[in-house]
Formats: sequence, C-alpha cells, structure tokens
Amino acid sequence: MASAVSPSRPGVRPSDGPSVAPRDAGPTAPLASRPPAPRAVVAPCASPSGSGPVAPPAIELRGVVKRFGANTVLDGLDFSVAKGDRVTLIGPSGSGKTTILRLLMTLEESDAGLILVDGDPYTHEMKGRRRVALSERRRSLVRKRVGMVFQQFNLFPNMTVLENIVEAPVHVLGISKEQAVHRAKELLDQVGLGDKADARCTQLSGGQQQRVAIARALAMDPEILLLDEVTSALDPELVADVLGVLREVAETTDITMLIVTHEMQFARDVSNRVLMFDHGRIVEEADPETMFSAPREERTQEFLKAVLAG
Ligand SMILES: Nc1ncnc2c1ncn2[C@@H]1O[C@H](COP(=O)(O)OP(=O)(O)OP(=O)(O)O)[C@@H](O)[C@H]1O
Repeated sequence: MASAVSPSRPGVRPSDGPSVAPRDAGPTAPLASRPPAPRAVVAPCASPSGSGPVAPPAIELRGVVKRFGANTVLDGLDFSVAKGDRVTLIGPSGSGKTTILRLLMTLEESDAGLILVDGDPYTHEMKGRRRVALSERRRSLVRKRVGMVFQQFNLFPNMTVLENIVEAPVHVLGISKEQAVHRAKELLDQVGLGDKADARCTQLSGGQQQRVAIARALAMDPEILLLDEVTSALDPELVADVLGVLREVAETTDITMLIVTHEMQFARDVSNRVLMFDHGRIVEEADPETMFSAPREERTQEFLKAVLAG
C-alpha cells in the first residue's frame, strides 16, 4: 500500500498482519485494538515492470495557503492521499482540519497553492508562474468526483428520502430517473433504511438522516468521500449506527476517504493512515496502531491524552 502522504513525508507503513496489543498502553489504552481495516484496492504505483508511469494520488495539496483575514490557517500545506486510502485528520480545535475539507468541498477558496484530484487541477492551475482559476465548467467536472457528508446532514427537508437521493444523480450526472431510483433503493437497503424511501426527512432521527446523507453521497458514485465530523451532531445512542454504515462502506468499496472525526475508535478501525494536525501543520503521521498506541510526538501524546480523558 502506498503511503497516504507524499514521498517527501515518509511515514510508518500500516501493518499487514494481525494487530497485537500494544506493549506500552500509553495515552490510548481505552481504544480497543482491532485488526486493520480490510483494503479493497491495490495501491496504484509503478507498472509491473517498475518502469511505467506512476499513477497520481487521489488528492494532492501543494503549498496550499488559506487565510481568514490576518489569521493564516494553512501556510503552504503539502500532503497527498493515495487512491483507496482512508486517511483521518486529528488534532485540536482550530488546527485547520475542517478548513482542508472545506477547500476540497470548494466551500472555501485557497489563497495560494494547488489542489489536484487524480492529478487534475481542482480549482486552479499554473499558467507559467501564474495561478489561474479554472472555469466553472472545468471545476464542476472534477468536483463531481468528490462526495461529502457533513456534520449537519444538509438534506432537503421538503423532499422525501428517495427524492433527496435521486436529485443530484439525475440533475448533475444526468442519469435516468429510473436508474437513479433503482440505485437509491439499493443504497437505502445498504444503510438500513429500505422502508423509509417515502418518508420526509423531518420524520427521521438524526442518525437516520445522516444515513440518508451517506446514501445520497454514494449515489453520486464518488471516487473520494470526505467525512466532516459526521457524528458530532448526533445523540450518543445514534452514533454507532452511522459509524457502522461507514465501516461497511470502507470495507466493501475502494473509495478514497478523508475523514475528520473526534471518534478515535472509528479512526482506528477505518483508517490506514492518521495525520495529527496542529496550527495547520502535520506534526505526526502514522498508521492507526502506532498513532493511538505509541505516538512519537509530545504534542500528539498530550492531545490524545486529553481527548481520551474527556
Ligand atoms: N469562515 C471563517 N471565518 C473566519 N475564520 C475561520 C473561518 N473558518 C475557520 N476559521 C478559523 O480557521 C481556524 C481553523 O478552523 P477549522 O475549523 O479548520 O479547525 P478544526 O481543526 O477543524 O477545528 P474543530 O476541530 O473545532 O472543528 C480557526 O482559527 C477558525 O477560527
């Protein structure tokens, strides 16, 4: 499996064998040690002969700068996520994790640097030494490859569950209504809501609404799925169902996932890489076993201790 991060930031590779109980329980002892999440894909690397072109990462940030007024949140951030990888961003509040997802959702615009998806420019490209914004048409073509699930579901309250799911495939991807409905019903079964197709979203619990939002994102057949604190708005008893659905998606598809979560057990179960952020910088990166059982950096140790104590 290729590293989730650029070659200039080599990290510890995930263990392929069964996970073992950590010798040093460290700050993360409450997290159960489970085998690494099964991987459905072969990392795209060099051709079998070793001489062919190397496939580009699913996501690449090159020197990305993001400021809010005088507050520079990201100051030349570089990292990449290989195809099929599941990468979780952890770190204290305000460290810039959501800003990264919002840039990838095109809800925010970077001030400098480039974002590439599958090697293609995402919002800007370089023309000589000038950074030029892509046309709306070119943006929307690349943008379709990226799906997202938000903390606040963002469903259309006046539509039924089924209508919420088929809307974008029909109007954005242009697939037939019949096909979209068929796929939506499959996805509703998958997220355990096969009997809710005709319900209004407002009649559902928060956990059910979030599962509809997951089905809606999957209906767009994304190559990349961004998950932004998807359980933060849920009552504790509803969290497990939503995480269970996402675990299944991780186990049964090869979708690249970039996850921001405060659910450390979920991060441990689903990710194959974890990046610890502080002040918009990656302070540590590792496979989940290492990150949660034996983090190297003092900043990570402090953060995990505080999170797990809370
Ligand atoms: N729209 C905005 N306007 C002004 N400042 C913003 C805006 N969005 C984010 N920020 C600032 O950017 C910084 C990073 O915020 P961000 O939400 O990315 O952090 P985070 O690591 O995701 O935090 P949390 O875990 O609390 O969600 C913070 O200082 C925040 O106040």
